[in-house]
Amino acid sequence: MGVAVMKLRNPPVNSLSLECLTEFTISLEKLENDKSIRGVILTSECPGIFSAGLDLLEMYGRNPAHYAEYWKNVQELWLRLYTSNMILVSAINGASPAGGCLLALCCDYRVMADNPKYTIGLNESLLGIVAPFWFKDMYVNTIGHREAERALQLGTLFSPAEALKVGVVDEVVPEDQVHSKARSVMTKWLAIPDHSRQLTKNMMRKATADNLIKQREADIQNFTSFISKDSIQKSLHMYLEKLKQKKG
Ligand SMILES: CC/C=C\C/C=C\C/C=C\CC/C=C/CC(=O)SCCNC(=O)CCNC(=O)[C@H](O)C(C)(C)COP(=O)(O)OP(=O)(O)OC[C@H]1O[C@@H](n2cnc3c(N)ncnc32)[C@H](O)[C@@H]1OP(=O)(O)O
Repeated sequence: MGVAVMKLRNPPVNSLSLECLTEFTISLEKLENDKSIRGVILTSECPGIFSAGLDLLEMYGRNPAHYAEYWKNVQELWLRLYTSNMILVSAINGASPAGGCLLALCCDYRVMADNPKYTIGLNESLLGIVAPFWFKDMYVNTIGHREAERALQLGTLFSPAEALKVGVVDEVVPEDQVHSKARSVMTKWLAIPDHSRQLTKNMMRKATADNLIKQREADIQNFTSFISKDSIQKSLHMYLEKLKQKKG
């Protein structure tokens, strides 16, 4: 039926390393250019984890040129996903913090597994960093200004039930039904003529995408100088240590 399934596989936690981002972007571009493909189901092959988000090791202890290169690729993937002409449905089968949530938010419909261990949200503030304006814009577009304002400041990671209530996801289903539900949702969306759906999607998303497109270079500079600060590097160091200690 012209649907591809993209399974994220970058063990152990599907963090979006530079290599992973690049591969993701290239795969998406290939699908976009393949006229037989109308929809993509985005999911994960890592048990219990959709994606741990951006790779902290790409943002810690590197040089400014690396940060700039990394951020350019993060922007590129986001623009491709957010403005895709294809129908994107995410089958969120695990934890989905920060950049993981960002991937899901780019989709047209989000189905999440009903497992309270899995959480989703833009938790950047918990790391001592700030969600960039285009992450924020997409959050506002999805859950509204008030909910986004609160969730961004608190760095809230929502359980599936909370995520459904606030609108971060569209549907929560038993874990063993995530993929079948994503397929049935896709079937419904495929019934809509592509040209009218694509024009409508473009109308809804263009202003948000253009907001980044018109200031991509400045955004890269902002990120690079922000992430290079000693205080920010210290926060990331502490967060990475906390992740290590969690293991005991
Ligand atoms: C005014 C504003 C001005 C300027 C602003 C300009 C720009 C904005 C600046 C910055 C924005 C940058 C945006 C960043 C967005 C992000 O995505 S940041 C990443 C956020 N991710 C997280 O917080 C997730 C952290 N991880 C976890 O919570 C858990 O690992 C997870 C629940 C995913 C899985 O748990 P579990 O199965 O128990 O696994 P472990 O915790 O044991 O982890 C296994 C190993 O993986 C390493 N790891 C985990 N997450 C990441 C990651 N995101 N990147 C790299 N590595 C990760 C973890 O350390 C373990 O490693 P080890 O085995 O110990 O070596």
